[in-house]
Amino acid sequence: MSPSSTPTTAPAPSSSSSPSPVPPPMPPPSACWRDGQPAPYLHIARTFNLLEGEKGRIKATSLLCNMFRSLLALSPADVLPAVYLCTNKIAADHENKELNIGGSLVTAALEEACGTNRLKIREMFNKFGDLGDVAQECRQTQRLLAPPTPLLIKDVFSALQKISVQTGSRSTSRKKGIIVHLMRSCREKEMKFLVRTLVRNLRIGAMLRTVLPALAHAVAMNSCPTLHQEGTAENIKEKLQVLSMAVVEAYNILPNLDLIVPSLMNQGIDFSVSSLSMVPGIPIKPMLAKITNGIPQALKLFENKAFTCEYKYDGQRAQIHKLVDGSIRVFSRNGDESTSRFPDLIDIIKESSKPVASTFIMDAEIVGIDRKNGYRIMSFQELSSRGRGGKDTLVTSESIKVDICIFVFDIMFANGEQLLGFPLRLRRKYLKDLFYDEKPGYFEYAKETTVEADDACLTCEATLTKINAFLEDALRSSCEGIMVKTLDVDAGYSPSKRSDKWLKVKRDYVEGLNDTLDLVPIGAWHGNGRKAGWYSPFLMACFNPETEEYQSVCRVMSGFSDSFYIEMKQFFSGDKVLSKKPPYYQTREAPDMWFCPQVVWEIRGADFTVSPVHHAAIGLVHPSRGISIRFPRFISCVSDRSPEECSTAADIGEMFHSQTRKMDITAGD
Ligand SMILES: Nc1ncnc2c1ncn2[C@@H]1O[C@H](COP(=O)(O)OP(=O)(O)OP(=O)(O)O)[C@@H](O)[C@H]1O
Repeated sequence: MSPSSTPTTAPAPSSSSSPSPVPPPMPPPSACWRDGQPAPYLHIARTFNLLEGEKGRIKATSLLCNMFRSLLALSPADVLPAVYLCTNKIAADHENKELNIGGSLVTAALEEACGTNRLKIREMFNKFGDLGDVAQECRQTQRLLAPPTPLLIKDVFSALQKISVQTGSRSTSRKKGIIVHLMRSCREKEMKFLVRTLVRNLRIGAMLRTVLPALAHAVAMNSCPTLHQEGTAENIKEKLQVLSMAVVEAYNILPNLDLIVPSLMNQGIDFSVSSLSMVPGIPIKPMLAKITNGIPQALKLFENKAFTCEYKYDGQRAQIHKLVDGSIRVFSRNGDESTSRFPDLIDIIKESSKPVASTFIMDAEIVGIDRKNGYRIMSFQELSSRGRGGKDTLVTSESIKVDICIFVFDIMFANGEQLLGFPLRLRRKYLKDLFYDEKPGYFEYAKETTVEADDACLTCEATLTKINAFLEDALRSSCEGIMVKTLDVDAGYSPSKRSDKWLKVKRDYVEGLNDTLDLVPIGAWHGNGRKAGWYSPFLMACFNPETEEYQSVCRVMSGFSDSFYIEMKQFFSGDKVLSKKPPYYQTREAPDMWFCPQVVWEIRGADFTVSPVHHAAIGLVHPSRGISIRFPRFISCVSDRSPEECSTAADIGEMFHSQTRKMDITAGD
């Protein structure tokens, strides 16, 4: 692009007359800046503002694509910070970087920057239910003597990074200073999105699954300006889809935007996932399992395919990495580092691995174990009583009260070689080549039994008996059930996918729901009788990542202890209580209080039912009704998931269908 001396906007998309699969979008009324100059934050804020009113993924992708095209053409250095801002991240997940900013700090900054007061902010918050909207209103009604210095994308991003490293005394006031400085420069709708970024709740429906494809489209269009003239609309659409999928797949094995974005920008339309490799030290997105309603359904799905059944241990998922420097690091299911929580794991892994194991990434379950009184696998709750290993709750070899055993079940990377495409039977061989024999109670392979292809059929009595006996053994050994996995055919490791290659069969399918749900309390009623003064029942919701809405699933009023009620009454107070239902809560319920989404609870019910009141999975099973669960009961708090990682609308739709299939199979019996 030739340097321009006049302010410019997004480059005009190609005006090809051939039909385009992604219609060249009209640029948003973009902020002006010069070629080669740093891009203004206004460019992002205007796009966010347009996105806020958009529900459809296609339109959202095209708006974001357009924004990225301008950045790629005029200020390529701002593309990476822009991707971070769009995905509401400040660093790769495994870096565990947090802003640690609460609503009260933002409120204090708002008071200073806009000359308003807490009471007024509180009143507005009750009206709008969103701190970003409140901040925008404050800014809009503020009289400015001089136009503010424009905010730049790179400055906003580096301010966030600066906030994340503030620690120690006076760190709150330093953070406030940075925020006030940013707020004083806000124009148009910048304030709304700046504040939403600070409170980690952007609400524009742009998740990584939308942002990365949008960037891929932008890169393809900018790196190949004649793309719209090449081939038919179908061809072009397919090209863009392949590129989008490659970027998302790359992110699943290497969830680090610092590596993916430059690589995509360099390779353009030729970007391929094979150009990037997994890196020990950067956790990959774990493979997930589908729920089944019992052994017959699993057998039906794996007919004529060799498969393995493994114990399903009830502990904590651990992705264990050995890095090039020989260090061992552990990551949780969400990609958070938990090495400091398990100092004993490091010793166990070091002792169990052979010298030949120079680097690896493997999948395992960490389970609490009582080695003193024989060999007893402990419950997940007992394991949870271990400290969390943060800087305030240091876990040392001396302070460990609950011992652990590592049950390894997969390997994805070994000695520089990526194993994702290898079938499980072969991956297991790699695994056993790197480690010595099991050391019971410390390092074990997940207990398994294999069914070869010839025996894999529903009518084979011996197979059914064998798996039933294995399931019973697993349950007697304090496991939750079994995992059933393909061994040879279609048996690769699919990061982040909940695929048919791994099935979970849990005890609970005989008792009620196949699985528990992880739900978020979004409201409550004032309790009566014995529960007067507490909240009861609570209104529970799932999350729909497509629309970024919480959809109610049920009221829950059993399974809580009195002390829990007291704790929750204190917890849900102040900023956590909203006086008005926010627009992103979908339900016909009208509780006495609305809560900000804060925590996740595990809930079990008897079965699923279609509901006119609750809106979970609305449109997936019934056009205007949602799904609810009958006889819900609180099981436990889920501490390792954020509200947006709770059960999704799609999970609930799938569970409802699974229940229907189960009834079909039973009726068929
Ligand atoms: N042999 C095994 N193979 C795979 N996973 C296992 C195994 N044993 C235990 N697990 C655990 O089971 C989990 C999956 O089942 P479960 O439904 O209990 O977990 P969830 O967190 O509710 O759901 P999910 O992880 O599927 O989203 C895995 O994430 C893993 O932590």
